[in-house]
Amino acid sequence: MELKVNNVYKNYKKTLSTGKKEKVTIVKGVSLTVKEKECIGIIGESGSGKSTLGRLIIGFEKPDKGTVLLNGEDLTQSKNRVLKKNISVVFQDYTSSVNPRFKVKNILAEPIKKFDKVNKSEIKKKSIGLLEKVGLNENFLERYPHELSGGQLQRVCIARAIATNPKIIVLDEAISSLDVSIQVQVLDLLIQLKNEMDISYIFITHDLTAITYICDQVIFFKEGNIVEQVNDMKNLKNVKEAYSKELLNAAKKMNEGEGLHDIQRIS
Ligand SMILES: Nc1ncnc2c1ncn2[C@@H]1O[C@H](COP(=O)(O)OP(=O)(O)OP(=O)(O)O)[C@@H](O)[C@H]1O
Repeated sequence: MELKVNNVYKNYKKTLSTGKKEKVTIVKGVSLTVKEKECIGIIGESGSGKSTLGRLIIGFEKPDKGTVLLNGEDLTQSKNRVLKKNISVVFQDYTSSVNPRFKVKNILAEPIKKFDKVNKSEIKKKSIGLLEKVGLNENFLERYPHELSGGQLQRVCIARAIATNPKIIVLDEAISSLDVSIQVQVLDLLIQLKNEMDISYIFITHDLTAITYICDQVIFFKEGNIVEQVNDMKNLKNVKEAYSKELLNAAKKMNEGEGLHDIQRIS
């Protein structure tokens, strides 16, 4: 499995104060490769285009230029269902990414039914298996999202994301809304699933500490571009670009101030 993002561009229309519309380029010729079982972190300031890049990768939006290839096949063009089931996403806002009127069993049934012909009892069995994989159990099937803690609901979202046995998951600020102690648990779960299911992650975040915990590589992203890429986390301290250094220093300060060093694996 290999995901290749080739020279991808994305434009949006921005409305000016005069009422006129202007084209702005948010992603400006990004290329990256994600190999099997790899976790690539994407870190950058707010508004730099990280989530837009994530949406292009999962196919929620089409690039204006460039390609996203999974094993050589273009994900942005493909109607190939098998290809689509190989890529999945977990968002930061777990409350709005599930339908509040759906019970957990309905949330999990959706992706299961989408790609495979399965009967009710098979769906239930698969749903229980998924809940167990993310550290929950059968008792959660009949619960509504508001009856779950943030950490539990994000686990359900992760269960939904792995339901189709994807090869790639885009994690867009997936742990940012959780308490720090819960963040560590969810990161550990993600590491475990990655190893068990041979999944690759694209981990979009503001949080360098979380990146050092889970990622093998990190991309520093600014104004729609890759400013620097570190391919071996051991070299993180030796970044060359001022922007990367600034983000590293900000993370260091936050760790000192807020005790987040608890989740630091590489310091
Ligand atoms: N659908 C859209 N239409 C117009 N502009 C958009 C759209 N989506 C995003 N943008 C703009 O693109 C820019 C990048 O947004 P994006 O959410 O990708 O950044 P980000 O790096 O993920 O930010 P954050 O870290 O704050 O989530 C922002 O200026 C945003 O306003």
